[in-house]
Amino acid sequence: SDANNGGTCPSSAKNMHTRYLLYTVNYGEGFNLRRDVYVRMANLVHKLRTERCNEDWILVLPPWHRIYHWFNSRTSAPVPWAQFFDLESFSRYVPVIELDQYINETGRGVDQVHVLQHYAEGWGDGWEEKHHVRPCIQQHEFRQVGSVWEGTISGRLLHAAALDCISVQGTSSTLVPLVTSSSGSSIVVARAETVLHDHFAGAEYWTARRSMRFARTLVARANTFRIKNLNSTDEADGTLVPHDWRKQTPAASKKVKGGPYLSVHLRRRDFLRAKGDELPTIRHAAKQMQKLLQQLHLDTLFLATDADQEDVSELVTLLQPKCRVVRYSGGTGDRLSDGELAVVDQIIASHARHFIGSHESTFSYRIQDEREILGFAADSTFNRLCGKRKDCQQPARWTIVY
Ligand SMILES: C[C@@H]1O[C@H](OP(=O)(O)OP(=O)(O)OC[C@H]2O[C@@H](n3cnc4c(=O)[nH]c(N)nc43)[C@H](O)[C@@H]2O)[C@@H](O)[C@H](O)[C@@H]1O
Repeated sequence: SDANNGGTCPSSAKNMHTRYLLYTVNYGEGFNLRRDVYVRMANLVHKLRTERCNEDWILVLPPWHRIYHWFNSRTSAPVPWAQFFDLESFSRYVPVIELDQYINETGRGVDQVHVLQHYAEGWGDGWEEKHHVRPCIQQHEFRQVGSVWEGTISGRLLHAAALDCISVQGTSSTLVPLVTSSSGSSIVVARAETVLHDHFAGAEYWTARRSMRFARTLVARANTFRIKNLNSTDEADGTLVPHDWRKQTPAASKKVKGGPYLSVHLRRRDFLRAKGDELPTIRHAAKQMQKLLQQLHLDTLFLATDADQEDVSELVTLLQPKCRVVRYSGGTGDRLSDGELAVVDQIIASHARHFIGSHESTFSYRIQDEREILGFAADSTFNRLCGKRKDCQQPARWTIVY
């Protein structure tokens, strides 16, 4: 792989010891928070590669399995990351392999599992980074069978030689001494979402985030749809990016205009319960969209949503005839999975002239990241639909740094 190692290791380090970092995320977390946990783990592996030159750390990706929101894919077999992402691109930051490849190459054994948890007694006075071996305080995937631990992660059975529970308060870097404390080749960090980012929206965050390109087949689908339905191409919109993300520079993204449409991410379903008054009624959502379309002199709206058909029909009726509402439904012929549909929606939404999302939705956040990477002006990106409060607070502007 041509993953960099921070430039601090001699290029021909001898006797490299291959080490694998596997990780898991809490069952209930959705697609786009899981993507965020990937960035934390990629930053950790990058740090390990920079600090420990004679160790060739490889990040092992847990397949997508029984994702809570993927109603149509609930009974499907675990899905590899390559269905959604371009792993060649990932590997330009840190080497990655799928869990199934790990199993094929090394078997189902791992040396050590660290189950992350919070401190039973809470945070205490003030924040300090720390971690300690503690009694396990929550359920985890592994159980002791004779002298080994057996557990199923993302639908795949693994055997671990040792397991402990670690109370941790800190960032992905806090885990460096932990994962290097044993000499085993493969370490599992379970419940990896327990640690925070080292520097959220710092340069290292953005480097890992930029490496997270979508699978080319899905990008191609989104592009074909943009041409046919939205009069939008990368050439015309100024959104062409170099094939290798490492070649992208802030200066290269000055001419970004975006396609001639407004894109909206309207999150519904379980979010209505979770965020209540922060989400608009359909009528209020339509009003906000109409106002924006008028301000932007646009008559086309791309709608990304998990709303039911009834809500969508109501919205479309309210917006017509002045506005054309366009949705992606997977094209003809082969049926896309819930995850693939989500990705294509995100790609199309991120290429619009203007974007407005839903309050604190990680699905909206990832579209905002994507637009930062493409080089859009912050005003066109960090926007949300208001709920009950008409002058609601707009999203924080986590702008890109190189
Ligand atoms: C209430 C919380 O909400 C959090 O969701 P939130 O941040 O919006 O972000 P996600 O977890 O990505 O969204 C949940 C899922 O809903 C579907 N979905 C949402 N919006 C769209 C859309 O516009 N188009 C398509 N195709 N699919 C959509 C999609 O399957 C996605 O994986 C969850 O992660 C938490 O677990 C929790 O449930």
